[in-house]
Amino acid sequence: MRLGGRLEGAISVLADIDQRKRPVADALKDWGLAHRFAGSGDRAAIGNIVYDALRMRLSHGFFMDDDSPLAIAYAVMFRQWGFTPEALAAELSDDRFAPPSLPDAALTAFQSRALSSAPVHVQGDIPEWVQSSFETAFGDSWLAEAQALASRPTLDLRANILKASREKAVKALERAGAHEAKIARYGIRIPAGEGASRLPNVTAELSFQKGWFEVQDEGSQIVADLVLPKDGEQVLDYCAGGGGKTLAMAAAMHNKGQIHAYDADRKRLAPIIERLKRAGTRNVQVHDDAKALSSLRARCDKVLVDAPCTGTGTWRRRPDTKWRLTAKNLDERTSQQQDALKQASAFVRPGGELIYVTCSVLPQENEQQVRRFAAENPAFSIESALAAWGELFGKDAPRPRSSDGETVTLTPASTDTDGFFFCRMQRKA
Ligand SMILES: C[S@@+](CC[C@H](N)C(=O)[O-])C[C@H]1O[C@@H](n2cnc3c(N)ncnc32)[C@H](O)[C@@H]1O
Repeated sequence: MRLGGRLEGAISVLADIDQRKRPVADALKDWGLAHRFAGSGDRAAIGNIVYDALRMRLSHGFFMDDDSPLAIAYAVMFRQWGFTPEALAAELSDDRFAPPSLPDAALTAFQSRALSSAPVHVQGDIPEWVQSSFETAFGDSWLAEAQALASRPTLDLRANILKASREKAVKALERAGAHEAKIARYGIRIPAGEGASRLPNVTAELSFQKGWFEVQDEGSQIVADLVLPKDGEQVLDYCAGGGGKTLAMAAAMHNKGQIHAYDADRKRLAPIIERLKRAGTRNVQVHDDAKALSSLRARCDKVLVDAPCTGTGTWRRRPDTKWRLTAKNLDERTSQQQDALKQASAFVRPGGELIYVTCSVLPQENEQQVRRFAAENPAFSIESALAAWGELFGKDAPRPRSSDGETVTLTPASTDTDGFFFCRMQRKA
């Protein structure tokens, strides 16, 4: 397929997402099934256009004075893929599968508008109602932070030191352009690429089957590192989900001690068994029933609450969720977070630590949540997580944000990772 057919494909996927309120991955998969002649390069290019469009859909709509799938797909070509209107018209002119031309009104708008004249939330490509939360979280830098959340993410991996050194894993992935990540100790990064370029399918590699690495955003690796799980400790991963952080912590503990991985949702926990096996992990017990945790009450050295959240920190990877987020979702999440923190705190031994993590950057889910918890539970006090940063990652590593000098917020703009919040609380001895 040439660019015209790919652009047309992306427009129909964007329309499907809008009309049927579908997750992006499902809409792309259906398009692929209905167009079996399209090769993997075509499908990847269409996916890139769709994701690029969704990341910046508000500002694209502003530029074109039109937020239809056709207008925002053209905006991707002009604003993200580096085509001038003339060069694109020439490219599409003899392509019979190309979409209809951009309406004159949209082209005129694009040629006469400047981003600086758009409302600021449009400049940041975030929903208007979220702007005040960004301002609280990031002060004067909020716009740069919002804009960085609209960029393409890299593909990040974690070398599984139970099976292979980082050097060995990087070598195995040389063809894919892998290199060592800047912050996470075992992190490996594959650059995002531009335009139609396709990310490698790393899970098809033999080295993946052998358990040499896991796919995990560097931010997620960093927060698992910041937990500082030590060999021989008893750790409870109270919201273990698919086990991303469980696996990272198990490796950091060199398979010594014990991690108890629990999640209230059995289905989310299910993939963990296969992943633990492939990774060669031997110090994890998986629990899908809260009753099985009763013997751990007040016994754990560390309890991690990787809380359910709005996922605003992952907007680069899941841009459709940015436009679906509502104030009601945020309320629901904050109340689930309070429940999870309260339940999990019962398992921390005197002198032990309760660690709270989200993949959101909104203060309602982060600083406000832990401040409230610490105020209502005086046995727990917030400790500085920032102090551990330099020790763990070296003084030259990029620094995260911190609104209070104690908690830590990772962001695409500060640490070049997904957005994550991290807070360590200690229970009085
Ligand atoms: C952010 S996800 C966890 C991701 C996982 N830790 C990882 O690194 O891959 C949050 C998880 O919390 C679980 N959860 C929500 N409320 C909970 C509760 N009260 N107790 C235990 N798990 C809960 C959800 O089912 C969900 O799987």
